[in-house]
Amino acid sequence: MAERTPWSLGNALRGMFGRRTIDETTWEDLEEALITADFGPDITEEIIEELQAGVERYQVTDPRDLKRMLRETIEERLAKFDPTLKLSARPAVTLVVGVNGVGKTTTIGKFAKFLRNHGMTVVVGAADTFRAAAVEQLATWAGRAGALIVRPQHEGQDPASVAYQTVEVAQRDNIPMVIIDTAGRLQTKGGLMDELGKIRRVVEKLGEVSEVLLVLDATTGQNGVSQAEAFIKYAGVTGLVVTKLDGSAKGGFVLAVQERTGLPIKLIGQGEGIDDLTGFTPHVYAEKLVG
Ligand SMILES: Nc1nc2c(ncn2[C@@H]2O[C@H](COP(=O)(O)OP(=O)(O)OP(=O)(O)O)[C@@H](O)[C@H]2O)c(=O)[nH]1
Repeated sequence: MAERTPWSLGNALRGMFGRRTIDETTWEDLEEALITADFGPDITEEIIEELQAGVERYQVTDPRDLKRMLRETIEERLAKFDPTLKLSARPAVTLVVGVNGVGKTTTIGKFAKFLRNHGMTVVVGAADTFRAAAVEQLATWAGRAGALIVRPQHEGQDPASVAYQTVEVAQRDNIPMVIIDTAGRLQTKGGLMDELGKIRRVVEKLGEVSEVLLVLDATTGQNGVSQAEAFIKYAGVTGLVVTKLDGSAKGGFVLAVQERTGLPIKLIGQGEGIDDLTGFTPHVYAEKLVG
């Protein structure tokens, strides 16, 4: 498992927790480890101050106790957000949005499989209509996941109409889960941002949108969040998916991104395979992060 969690602080903290007692170097090492893991300077400072206060109050000297305290602090902060997917509507419609290349299509394939594993029928809508290759890529993932797909009738068809047709199919055939792929876009393209709003409004003519998931690439870290801020502003995002954690040393990004956006992480992707997507459990994450 160690090689699958490069975002773990385990190695960075090993020397520190191997020492006999807590001293000034302990705090310097901890600060460096947290900054390197992309917690960001503010959260790093807050965590260290909280731990220093705890160490003083309880007269802690054993680094192993400090490790437990670090784990608890991180878990407590992660758990302030509710990671549950709200998919009780029928059909439950999930829109997936994000900048280019973050892993939207791959995530949709994995998410469809995740839902299929729970016994649900799934239809995906190829509302990324600008590139024929994008539709084909989604179709490949849908096939792997055992999901149905609604394709555009012609290249460049209005994405909102593909989304609408997908929900219509789900309603007609009693398919409980709908996932809509949208084209990757840069937030600077105002027209494309408006288009996301349009997709949402058009789908809402048929029923509610249950989730709008913003996909973020962990390897881009907090810079990636700046890129994605317009989605949060315009697309009514309800939750985050963090992908490529397997290729990232930025385990702290997960905490930073929740606090910075005020949005819960609902899914995490840790690989290119169809089963490499899991729900987000603060307790498990904190344990793997701190080791
Ligand atoms: N290692 C790793 N790679 C991933 C993960 N998720 C996606 N990828 C890879 O990231 C690349 C881009 O993924 P896509 O799903 O095509 O991204 P996209 O956001 O749909 O891209 P556009 O449609 O171009 O905007 C692919 O090579 C995926 O295999 C992950 O969790 N881990």
